[in-house]
Amino acid sequence: MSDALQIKNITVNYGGFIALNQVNLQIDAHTTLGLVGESGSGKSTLAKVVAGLVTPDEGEVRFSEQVLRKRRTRMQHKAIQMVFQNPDASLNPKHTVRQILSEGLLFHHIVPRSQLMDRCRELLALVHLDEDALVRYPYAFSGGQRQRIAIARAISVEPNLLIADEPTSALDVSVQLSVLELLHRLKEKLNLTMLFISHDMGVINAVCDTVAVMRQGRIIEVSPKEQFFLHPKADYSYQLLSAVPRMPIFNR
Ligand SMILES: Nc1ncnc2c1ncn2[C@@H]1O[C@H](COP(=O)(O)OP(=O)(O)OP(=O)(O)O)[C@@H](O)[C@H]1O
Repeated sequence: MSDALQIKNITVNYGGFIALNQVNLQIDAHTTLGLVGESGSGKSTLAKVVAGLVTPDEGEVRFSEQVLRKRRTRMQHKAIQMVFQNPDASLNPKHTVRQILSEGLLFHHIVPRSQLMDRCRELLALVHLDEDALVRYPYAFSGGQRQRIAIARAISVEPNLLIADEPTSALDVSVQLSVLELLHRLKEKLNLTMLFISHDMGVINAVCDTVAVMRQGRIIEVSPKEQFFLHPKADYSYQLLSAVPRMPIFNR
């Protein structure tokens, strides 16, 4: 089964406001698609449709050749995970890191209870955190560390598709690059398909294979990364590219 994502004719109407208008997009299996566009263009809404958090008014999403219906199967929930912009909002402050990481492992029967702690330690190692993190609460970590915990939780259930919605933009500039490198390495190691949303063209250039541009709820360009940065098709893409990249580019 292929881990490709197909988004077909998706429309989302928020009480009369058309946030997504007949959106079509494909992400090839095991590649990263970067979704760019100005604020309010509909990027997060599209991510939420793929994650099953927003139900479209029209259209369908297919992953691994299956249509994702309003009520997703347990396997479909497991297959698609999301990392949000702000780890403070996505981590339960009343749960220890052990509880945060265990929840999905138990729900999806990823490991038997007897191996739970070992798996939690392995997950922490994957995101470069020490095992003493297990007994601590989210407030005891820096923003970058909290985002690493959110990433560990997302990969804990062994997803096939990872959605990262501005995963570094709420972080201090000094830790953005390391979180970005971590996401990219995990994508390679775990052979994930990835939908990556960012305003930052340097970030997009560093992690993506393909770039899609959204404007006012529509996709106006989809190009291989190299072509997008050298010869974008849409005039609007030129405007976006005139923004100076903030992120240094790491070696892929
Ligand atoms: N729940 C909602 N109800 C009504 N309107 C919404 C809702 N969520 C988003 N919108 C509107 O839909 C449009 C698209 O929002 P969305 O968050 O998808 O854009 P975005 O491209 O991700 O923006 P940003 O880059 O600022 O995160 C915006 O005009 C927003 O105000």
